[in-house]
Amino acid sequence: MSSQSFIAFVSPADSHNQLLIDRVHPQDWINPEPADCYDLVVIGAGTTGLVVAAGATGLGLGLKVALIEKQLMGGDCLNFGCVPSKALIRSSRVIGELQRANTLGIQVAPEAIAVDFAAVMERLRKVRAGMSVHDSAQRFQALGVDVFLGQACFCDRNTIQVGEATLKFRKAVIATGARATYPNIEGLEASGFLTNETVFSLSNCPRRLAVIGGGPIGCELAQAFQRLGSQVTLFQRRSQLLPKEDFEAAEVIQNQLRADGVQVCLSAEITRIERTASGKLITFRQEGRESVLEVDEILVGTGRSPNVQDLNLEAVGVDYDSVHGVKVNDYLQTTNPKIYAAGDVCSPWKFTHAADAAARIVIKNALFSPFGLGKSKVSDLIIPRVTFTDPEVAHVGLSETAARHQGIAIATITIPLDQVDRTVLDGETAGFIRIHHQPNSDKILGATIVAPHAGEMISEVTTAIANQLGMSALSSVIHPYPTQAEGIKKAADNYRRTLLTPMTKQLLKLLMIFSK
Ligand SMILES: Cc1cc2nc3c(=O)[nH]c(=O)nc-3n(C[C@H](O)[C@H](O)[C@H](O)COP(=O)(O)OP(=O)(O)OC[C@H]3O[C@@H](n4cnc5c(N)ncnc54)[C@H](O)[C@@H]3O)c2cc1C
Ligand SMILES: NC(=O)c1ccc[n+]([C@@H]2O[C@H](COP(=O)([O-])OP(=O)(O)OC[C@H]3O[C@@H](n4cnc5c(N)ncnc54)[C@H](O)[C@@H]3O)[C@@H](O)[C@H]2O)c1
Repeated sequence: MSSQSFIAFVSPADSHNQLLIDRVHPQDWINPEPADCYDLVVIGAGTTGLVVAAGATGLGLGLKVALIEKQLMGGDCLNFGCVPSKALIRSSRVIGELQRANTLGIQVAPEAIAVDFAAVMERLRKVRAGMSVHDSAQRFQALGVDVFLGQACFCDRNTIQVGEATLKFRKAVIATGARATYPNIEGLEASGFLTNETVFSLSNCPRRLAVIGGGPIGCELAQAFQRLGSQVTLFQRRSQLLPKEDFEAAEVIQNQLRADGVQVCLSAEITRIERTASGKLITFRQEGRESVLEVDEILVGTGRSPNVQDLNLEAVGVDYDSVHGVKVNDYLQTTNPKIYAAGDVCSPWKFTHAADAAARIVIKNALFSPFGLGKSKVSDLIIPRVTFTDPEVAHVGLSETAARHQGIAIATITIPLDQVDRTVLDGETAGFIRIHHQPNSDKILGATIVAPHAGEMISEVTTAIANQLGMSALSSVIHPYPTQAEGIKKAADNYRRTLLTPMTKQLLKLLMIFSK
């Protein structure tokens, strides 16, 4: 693809996108002369590839490392994922605040709220371009990484082809990520639709937007676009939004989306889409009834497909399938022990922080585990997740459903946010803090938090789980008053109260008597 078409890919061709391209796919980039043999060749310069390459060269051990990127360095997170979506969500949160300002005694007439959508998107592009310096080709070159721009493909067990260059490797890492998958709906392709790769290039807010898919992408962007001015209809095939989350957590989000004005269609099956003179006509079935809805744009967020095609993986004995991606063991080794894979191309946890953690495992296992000694395992990772709706939904560890499926007994403590002083003061009581622990033990097994900044709060529970700190330890930590995180302490205090048996009460009474 020419540099010109990359500009088109992250349109509009303004100074922000030009800066982005100058950093993550410079037009005048000349690939280096390949080294005789690389210690490590990394395919894909998204979060995974960048962390592996920077980590391996950053140690200053003189390792020869090559990084290959066919499109934009920074991958999904910088260009089409976390960064642009969270920049957009920031603007939409302001609208949310303004819309409920009257509950706080501040009168804001709805007609006084004016969204300058073009300015919102320009801010997104500016912020993204600014952050791109960290992922730039120039930065990685300066770190000592040989950066090759072009599509990589394995030739044989020791060589990778990129453009005219043939790179010899001792070890290789597949970090090619994933792309939007879209459902097989009659007329969808012909009618045209947006995905995460195109939606952040919009300059005009679609007046009527259909979002297909009620996962993290669908829920985050449905709420953001509704608040920024679209009339959004969210189609979810399942009976619950965010089906990987606790049912009550999803219910809070569903209620909030409806309060925002999103038409939430659950258990909906879209059967046909047609282009009309005035838009796109969606025919769908819900509860046995067929309905039609006309919209201006359709955004698809129905999951991801791993990028395993065109890599010639057969030639190097790397097993894969098109749904789960590259097959890896617990050490992130593929079926060819000299080739590793990490990130969205092989992981069920498709998050930037999971990609980062996996990349660190690859560096250790591929380069610093002689004879397989001291290797790290993916199964040891404790991976939290956050969906950045308003309120946010954060989770770590076991959920009730997972515990049931695995036959693990759990005890659960839930603190509704209307019992937390700070959320009461802030008028933000939709949500809860829920911690699962081992019955008759203070060992924490998992937690779900639904709160305005649940993403900031979940790390306390993650730290506790990762360091085998139990509910008693959380209860003994002093939390500043009034903060939302105090709800975590409240849950832990509730646990400690369950320890007050008639016997311990008797004991306390005795202590009281002798303390007089
Ligand atoms: C809309 C959206 C919002 C998201 N929000 C969040 C969030 O808030 N928090 C979070 O943790 N995660 C979020 N994610 C997920 C996160 O973006 C991904 O988990 C992360 O980017 C995965 O990194 P990766 O390096 O494995 O893959 P990618 O980022 O996909 O990078 C892979 C790279 O490999 C390149 N490549 C592919 N094939 C080849 C080839 N043959 N040769 C050379 N290069 C190749 C691609 O061009 C790409 O640049 C979001 C994702 C989306 C889509
Ligand atoms: N905040 C974050 O960390 C964040 C944000 C966005 C994306 N992501 C990552 O990206 C991944 C992909 O997100 P996603 O939301 O596309 O995928 P997803 O697989 O999590 O959710 C897709 C949803 O679409 C629904 N669906 C599928 N086909 C449908 C159809 N024909 N009609 C209606 N609904 C349909 C499914 O029931 C499912 O709930 C996530 O799993 C996550 O790992 C993370």
